[in-house]
Amino acid sequence: MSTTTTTTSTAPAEPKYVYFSYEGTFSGRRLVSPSSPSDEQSFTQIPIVDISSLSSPSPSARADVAHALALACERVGFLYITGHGVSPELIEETFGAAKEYFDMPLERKMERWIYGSRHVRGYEPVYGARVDPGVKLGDRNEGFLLGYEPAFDPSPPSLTPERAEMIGQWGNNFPPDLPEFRAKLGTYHAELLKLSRRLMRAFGLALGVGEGYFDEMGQMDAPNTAMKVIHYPPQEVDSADETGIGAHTDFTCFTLLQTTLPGLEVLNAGGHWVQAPPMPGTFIMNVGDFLMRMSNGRFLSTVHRVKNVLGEDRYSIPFFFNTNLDAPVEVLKTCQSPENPPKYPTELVGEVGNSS
Ligand SMILES: O=C(O)CCC(=O)C(=O)O
Ligand SMILES: [Fe+2]
Repeated sequence: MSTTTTTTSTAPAEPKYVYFSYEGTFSGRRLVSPSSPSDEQSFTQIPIVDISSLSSPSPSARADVAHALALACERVGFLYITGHGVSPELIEETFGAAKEYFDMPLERKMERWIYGSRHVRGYEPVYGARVDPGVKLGDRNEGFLLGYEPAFDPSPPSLTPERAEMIGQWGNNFPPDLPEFRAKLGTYHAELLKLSRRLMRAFGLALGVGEGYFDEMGQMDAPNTAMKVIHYPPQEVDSADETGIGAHTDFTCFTLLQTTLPGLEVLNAGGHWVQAPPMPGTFIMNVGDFLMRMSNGRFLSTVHRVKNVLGEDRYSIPFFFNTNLDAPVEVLKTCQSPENPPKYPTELVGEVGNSS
């Protein structure tokens, strides 16, 4: 297990985005708080963590990986992981299926429009979202969003009829005449789910509740995952009116990302955007709001955005891991004390964001 760092460059500071603080609301814009430590106090590089020893029979080898993950999550909130075991062919094939899908005429894709589906699954056209309300035209990307279904789980849960119904209500919105597209995305989902459960066990270790915690508490047998394939057509100019995806944090425990081109930028606490280009053989991983809350703010859910100004089409596949819909997002007992009381309320995964 080794930890190294990549060489990246930073753009000039943009004070407008100095720091987004988490205010416990999902739909509202994150507040900007006037905090501008120097880059040295924050980060200028994205760390790399080799996670291959997570499958080692040696508890101390697994604990070493958990420790390296925790350091990266505390200091940066973003990291590259190597030794993940997902085959490059599978990633290539999934990008192939995504490109074929996006090449279809707009009317065909709009038949499965995301806002025509009860649970916001399916196709979202270019400018269909404006993640950062400060960007006039919105996000210059089109995407297809899917979520958990037991068929995409390598260890499908045995569900009570009530839970089966709860999960079943969140149906996917695949075009019925493209079975290959569904099958390929499902295969990728299954593989990423296996990896995510392994990572969640490492986070249990890192946060002091133990590797078996989330399994034993029954919090990730039918997890509320989401996965998206995204196409970013090139931006004509580096305009303030549009962006690839506006500045945001992820509404997840963590996200595992593949991309075909640079363009992802990560905000440090000094107000500088640090580049996170793709690195062969790795996943880009980032902490989301849920793991930040569970760790009582010890892990950073770092603001990021995408600008595709290289003149080429960019594709990405984020896999968003969350625990079960009915699992609590709660500050873990090991992450609180009388001196460090919980900073966040306890809510169920399925409730967070619905109450605000
Ligand atoms: O496409 C990317 O590089 C990042 C996408 C992203 O941040 C998201 O979908 O939440
Ligand atoms: Fe994101």
